[in-house]
Amino acid sequence: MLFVPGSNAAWLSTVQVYGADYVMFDLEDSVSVREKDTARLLVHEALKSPVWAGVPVVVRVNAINTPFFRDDLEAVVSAGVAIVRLPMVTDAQMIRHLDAELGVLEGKYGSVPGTTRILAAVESASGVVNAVAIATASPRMMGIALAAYDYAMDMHTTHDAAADESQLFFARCAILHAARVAKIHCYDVIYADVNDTEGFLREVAVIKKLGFDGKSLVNPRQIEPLHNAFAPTPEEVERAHRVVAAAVEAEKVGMGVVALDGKMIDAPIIAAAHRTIRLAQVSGVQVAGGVR
Ligand SMILES: CC(C)(COP(=O)(O)OP(=O)(O)OC[C@H]1O[C@@H](n2cnc3c(N)ncnc32)[C@H](O)[C@@H]1OP(=O)(O)O)[C@@H](O)C(=O)NCCC(=O)NCCSC(=O)C[C@@](O)(CC(=O)O)C(=O)O
Ligand SMILES: [Mg+2]
Repeated sequence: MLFVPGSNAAWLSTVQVYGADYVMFDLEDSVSVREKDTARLLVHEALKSPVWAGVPVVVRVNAINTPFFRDDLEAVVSAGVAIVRLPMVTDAQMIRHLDAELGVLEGKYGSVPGTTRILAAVESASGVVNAVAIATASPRMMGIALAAYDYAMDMHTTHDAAADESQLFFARCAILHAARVAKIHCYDVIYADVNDTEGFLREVAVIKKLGFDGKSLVNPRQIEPLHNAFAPTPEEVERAHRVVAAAVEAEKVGMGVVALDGKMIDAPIIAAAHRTIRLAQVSGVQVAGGVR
């Protein structure tokens, strides 16, 4: 999910070429107070461009307790935004408030009620502690994201992913559990040093293993390495197909558990193999004999 500063007209008009899964037009911290009105107008116009017809675009509005929130929301809902990312979410009440405001604006602008989705960004101790309540606060919720820089400040520490990421471990686990309870997506923090691909990939390996669905990005150069790292390897796909084939054979003879290459295979391992195959399909992973 690639952040694009809403005040940058050139980037708003070229960002579709980079192949991010989601683009996220930003009205919050990448836009200076002087540029808030211009950015809101630019994002409103960009959302209406035929380039984005049928593509689910995310907009990060300013936080609920700012003087910009109400105008931001009206500008993006009136232009048909698909997903609103709400920053600085500390509790479920904020999500319920956004849900109600969206309902009113959908009515005003003739959108189908309930179709605008919410992505909550947790950037504080309160947000992390209330993550389950936040993630389950509305049927509009499509995801929850962690924001490291504001969170680190709230925790009286600093964030430098390249140096050490242990200070994020609790928050990452908390929002992941909340996302899984709510059955929504979970997005990891940005990696600010866009030239440090090695450090970026180290962090990506950690979040992939924890179970994140993706990551907020700040630069198009981070998209391909992230996609490659999240795609299963051809060897993993090959093995997944063999696991599924072994499971089919086992079922034919009425066995719930079998061995493949000396390793036990049972229901969760078979389910994981199906997931690997689905991921390979969406990632276009090649295996021997072509794309499977
Ligand atoms: C990072 C850098 C300065 C590097 O500049 P560089 O000059 O090195 O970029 P280059 O690599 O040279 O660019 C190569 C080509 O891509 C174009 N291009 C670059 N970036 C593009 C882009 N984003 N969208 C479209 N196009 C882009 C560029 O125009 C060029 O095009 P071309 O000339 O044609 O080749 C730049 O990327 C940038 O400003 N990024 C956006 C930063 C941003 O949005 N921050 C706010 C979100 S974080 C936050 O708020 C904290 C948070 O809240 C987080 C949370 O909530 O999760 C928390 O608390 O933690
Ligand atoms: Mg922030």
